[in-house]
Amino acid sequence: MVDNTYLDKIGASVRHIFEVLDDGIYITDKDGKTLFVNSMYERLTGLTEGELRGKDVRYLKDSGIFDAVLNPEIVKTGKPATVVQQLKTGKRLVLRGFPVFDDDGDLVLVVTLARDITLIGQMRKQIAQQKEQISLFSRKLAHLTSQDSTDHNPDNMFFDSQVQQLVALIKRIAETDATMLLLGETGVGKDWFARLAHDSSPRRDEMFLKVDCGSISENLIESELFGYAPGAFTGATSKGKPGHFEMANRGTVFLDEIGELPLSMQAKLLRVLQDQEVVRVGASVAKKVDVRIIAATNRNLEEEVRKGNFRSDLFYRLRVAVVEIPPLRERTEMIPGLVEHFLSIYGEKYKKDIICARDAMQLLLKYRWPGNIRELENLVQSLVVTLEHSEITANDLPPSINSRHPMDCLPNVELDAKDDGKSLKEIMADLERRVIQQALDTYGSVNKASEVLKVNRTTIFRKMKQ
Ligand SMILES: Nc1ncnc2c1ncn2[C@@H]1O[C@H](COP(=O)(O)OP(=O)(O)OP(=O)(O)O)[C@@H](O)[C@H]1O
Repeated sequence: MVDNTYLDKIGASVRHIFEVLDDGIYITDKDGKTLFVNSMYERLTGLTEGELRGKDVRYLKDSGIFDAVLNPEIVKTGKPATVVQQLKTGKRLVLRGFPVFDDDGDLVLVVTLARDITLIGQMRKQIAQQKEQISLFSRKLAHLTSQDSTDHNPDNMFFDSQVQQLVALIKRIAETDATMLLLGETGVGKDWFARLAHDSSPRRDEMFLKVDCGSISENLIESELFGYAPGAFTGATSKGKPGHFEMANRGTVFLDEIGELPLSMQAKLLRVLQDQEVVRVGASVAKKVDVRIIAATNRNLEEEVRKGNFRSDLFYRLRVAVVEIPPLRERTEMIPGLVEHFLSIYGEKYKKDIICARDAMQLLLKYRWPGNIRELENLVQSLVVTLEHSEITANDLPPSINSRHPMDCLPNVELDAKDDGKSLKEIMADLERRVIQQALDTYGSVNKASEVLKVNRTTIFRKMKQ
C-alpha cells in the first residue's frame, strides 16, 4: 500500500493500528510529500489516498484543496504544531502535527492527526444561541416580576365617565398598530393607560417594556435602548447584548418621559419608527425589529421643538395618535369618588373603616394637586395608616392642603396674568376676589372671613361686587 522505506519499516501491524484509530492520520516525508492517509482521514475529508499519495502538501494548499498545512512549519521548527483546517466541503478539522526523528535525530516524517470539529463548532453556536435565549428570558422575567402587579390591576382603578371615555379612546387606538403619544402631568395615569393600550392590542401576549428615559444616565441610554455588539467597548460582554427594542420584539416599548431623551438618541429612535430597524452600539449592520411604540411626556413637546431640544421630525412621527389626560384640578368632580375609592382599597388593606368629613372634602376639592391622582392616593393611604379616629377632618390634612390663611392658597398668578388685554389693576382685582372667595369657602361666614383677612365686612361685600 505504501512504497516508502520508513513505512515499510513500520510494518503491516502498525498500519492496522492506524486504521482503527478515531483520528484521521496523514503522514508526509520531510519534503512534504504525502506518504499515507488512513481510512478515517478519507472518511473525514472525502479525499482518497490514491488522490493524495505522492502529492506535495504545498501543492495541495496552492490548488485550494487545503487552506492550511502544518508540514513546512514542523520541518522548520522540529516541534509539534496545531492548526484548524477548513475544507471545501464546509467541514472544519483540527490538525495536530508531530515530527518523527530517526536514530540520528534527523526529522524524517511528519505525522498529522486530524479530528472533525465541525460538530463541536455547531454545538458551540447552538449553546451560545441558547445562552442568549436564556438571558433574554431571564431579563423578561426579571422585568415582569419587577412590575408591581397591584399597580395596574383594573380592580384598583376608579372609573368615572371621563376615565371611561379615555379608556374607550385608548382601546380604539390600541387595536391599530399606530404609535401613541400620551400627554399629561405627572401622576395623571399615563403609565396605566400605556399598559391598558398594550393589554388591549393584538400584541397583548408579547412583552410590554417600560423605559424611563429620564432615569437612565446619558452614557448608558444608547446601549440600554439599542444594545451593543460583541466587544463594542471596554467592559462589554463578548457576546454583545440586545437592547430594549430587540428584547421587546413583537411587543410594545413604552418610552416614558420621552421629552428627556438626548438629541443623539432621538435620531436613532426615529430610525426605529421609520424603518423598524435598530443598530447596536459598535455594529455596522441594522437589525429588523417589530415593536409598537407608546411614548409619554409631561413636557410641552411643541415648545421643546421650538427651543431645539426635540427633533421636529420625531415629534411629527410620534403624534400619530395623541391622547391628552387632563390634570386632577381640571376634573375635580372625580375627587370625591377617588377619595372613596382609595379609602375603600386602603381601608380593606389596613383593616380600618375611615370616612372623609365634609370640611376635609371641601379642602381636597380646592387644592391644586400638582402630583395629581398619585398625590391623592398617597395622601389617603397615609391618612388611613396614621389616623387614630375614623373620620378625616380638615385638621388631619397637611398644611399644604389645609392652609388656614387664604393667602396661602393664592391662585397661580403667573397663569392668570396671561389673560390677554387685562390691566394689572384688573388682574389684582380678580385676585382679591378669589382670595376673598377662598376665605368665604373655607370659613363659611363673612364675619369670620373679614376677621381672618383683617378687613371689615363692607369691604368684603364691595370687593366681591366689583
Ligand atoms: N383612574 C384611576 N383610578 C385609580 N388610580 C389611578 C387612576 N389613574 C391613575 N391612578 C393611580 O395614580 C398613580 C399614578 O399613575 P401613573 O403612574 O400611571 O401616572 P403617570 O402619569 O404615568 O405619572 P408619571 O408621569 O409620574 O410617570 C398610580 O398609582 C395609578 O394606579
